Amino acid sequence: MNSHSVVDISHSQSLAQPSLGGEEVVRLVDVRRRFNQTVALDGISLTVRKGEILGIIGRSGAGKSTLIRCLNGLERPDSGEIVIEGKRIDQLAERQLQPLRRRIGMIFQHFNLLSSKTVEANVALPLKIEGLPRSERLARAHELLDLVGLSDKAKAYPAQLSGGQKQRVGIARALAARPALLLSDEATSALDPQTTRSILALLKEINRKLGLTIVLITHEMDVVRTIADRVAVIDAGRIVEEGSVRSVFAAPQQEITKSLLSGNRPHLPEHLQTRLGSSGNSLVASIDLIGAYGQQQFFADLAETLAHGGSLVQGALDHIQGEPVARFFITIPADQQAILERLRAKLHAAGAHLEVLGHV
Ligand SMILES: Nc1ncnc2c1ncn2[C@@H]1O[C@H](COP(=O)(O)OP(=O)(O)OP(=O)(O)O)[C@@H](O)[C@H]1O
Repeated sequence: MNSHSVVDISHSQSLAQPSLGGEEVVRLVDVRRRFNQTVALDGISLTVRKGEILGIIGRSGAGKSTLIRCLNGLERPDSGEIVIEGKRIDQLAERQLQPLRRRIGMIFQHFNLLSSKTVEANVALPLKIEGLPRSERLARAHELLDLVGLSDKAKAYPAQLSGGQKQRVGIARALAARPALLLSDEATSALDPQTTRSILALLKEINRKLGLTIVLITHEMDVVRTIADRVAVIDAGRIVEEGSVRSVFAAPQQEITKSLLSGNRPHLPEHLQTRLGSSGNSLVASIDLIGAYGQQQFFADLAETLAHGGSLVQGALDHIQGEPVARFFITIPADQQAILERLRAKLHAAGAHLEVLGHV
């Protein structure tokens, strides 16, 4: 959790889940791809609906780039189906792929701008390839530069821009041909945290304004947390966990997800972690909370439990997609286990989770 806060949560409203009933923009069915002995994609099935932002996260070598290359037709799977806007693309010849690629915009970690061309020419390039007249290309380029906040840089060259500005040009260029899908390949990995935030805010704004569907691959959980509606965790070419950002961040199931999230969630302090065992005078427990659970009620129940000689040792309350998500660690004398069980039952009834981690 990054912005730890124990602040006013009483007025927070649950945000509606993104509509899952919209039309499918992307459907992958059991997609497999290997390179000699290396299995890069080991049966990926995935659906992305219109207007959704899906974050695909995984460690280096997990298969993210291969997946994104399959999505834009640069890589052909060995088997499985790739359907974009209802059309299967995995069997198409290069020539047939061309018009479909225009339905997919792409932004990259290193921006991939042409250094010899001005900003407006870079943005207009996909339209030149499409054969649009010059005046129309420039009008569209200026419209897009306005959208990304770079109207004053139309005549500049990429070398005259900051990293964040270059990525804004990259985004404008990716949108030029009015794509149905925007693929983002580590688009903020080369940017500092503040610039990353501004680029993610821009992508979110474009998603809202244009209803654009976005698939982004990243190794940074913070990126997913900031912008995505849904997250898929990829490991060794498989999707090992998938769900709303809120539910995966609040209660990750797989070890790989927990490890990817380790910098974003409070952990048990080292001095307790190292002493944790099966016997000792105190019990150590974690509490995971998502949603309101009458916040005051939770703190009242917690205080009542801790009054029996327990203590709150670590924790934070955060908001993900506007909803409170909290994780706390407590200790309580081992002979007060019945009190702890009472709290566990109350939490359980409220959809929260208490786990006894061991003794110290
Ligand atoms: N063209 C290729 N030839 C041989 N092996 C490949 C090729 N492309 C990918 N691989 C292998 O497939 C696996 C998945 O690679 P991929 O690049 O998709 O992972 P990734 O999650 O994008 O990693 P990173 O975050 O480091 O870019 C890796 O073991 C990689 O070495």
